Amino acid sequence: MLEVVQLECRRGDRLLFSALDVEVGGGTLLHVRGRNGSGKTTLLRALCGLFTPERGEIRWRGTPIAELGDEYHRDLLYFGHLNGIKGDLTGVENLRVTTTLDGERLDEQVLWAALARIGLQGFEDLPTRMLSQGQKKRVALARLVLSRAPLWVLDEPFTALDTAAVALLETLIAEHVAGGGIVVLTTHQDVPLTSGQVARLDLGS
Ligand SMILES: Nc1ncnc2c1ncn2[C@@H]1O[C@H](COP(=O)(O)OP(=O)(O)OP(=O)(O)O)[C@@H](O)[C@H]1O
Repeated sequence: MLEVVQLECRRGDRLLFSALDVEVGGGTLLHVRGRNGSGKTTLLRALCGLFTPERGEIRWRGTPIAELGDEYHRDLLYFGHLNGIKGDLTGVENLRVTTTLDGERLDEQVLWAALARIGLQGFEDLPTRMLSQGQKKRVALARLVLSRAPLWVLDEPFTALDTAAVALLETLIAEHVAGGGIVVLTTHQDVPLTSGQVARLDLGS
């Protein structure tokens, strides 16, 4: 269970939101909505412990995330605006780095299979700077194929993806939610998010 309790976030002297209460249980997708600048990314960063709110608390399984530290980060997969991939490394090497940082040692063939699942057959061992924007995004999304983290926080994950990749990502999200995981995401795209239980949070309305 992820809980947001009386959260208040500001940027400079601008109040983005206050007294925000949200509870997200296992098997739920929370779609955070709102106009540009309403604070969606700020909220997602706060959920990951990357932004300190003015007031309130975020709890994971009943404990404030500030007290959990690494224990929380092992349970969390954050997919931010930047792909976080290194252009000089191949897709396989990038995936090796991110999974190792997540504390997993996976066989080479598992990494290749993840890249194949995400539609990158034939591009696995090219430096990722040679890939298109959508292909780079797919390399980053291959982490989701391998992730064991119960909580996924995804900021605009559908941007730059073609129709096939959007469908694939929807499937990965649906599988994660069906397995009892939690997904918190933002998207401005008109993507049918029908996996499991879907909750919606509107900011700035
Ligand atoms: N580093 C920063 N310093 C100061 N203000 C910032 C900073 N980052 C964001 N802001 C401001 O905070 C507000 C909320 O930004 P945020 O990125 O959370 O919005 P958003 O809802 O995700 O927007 P979008 O839909 O455009 O991605 C914006 O007005 C933005 O200008």
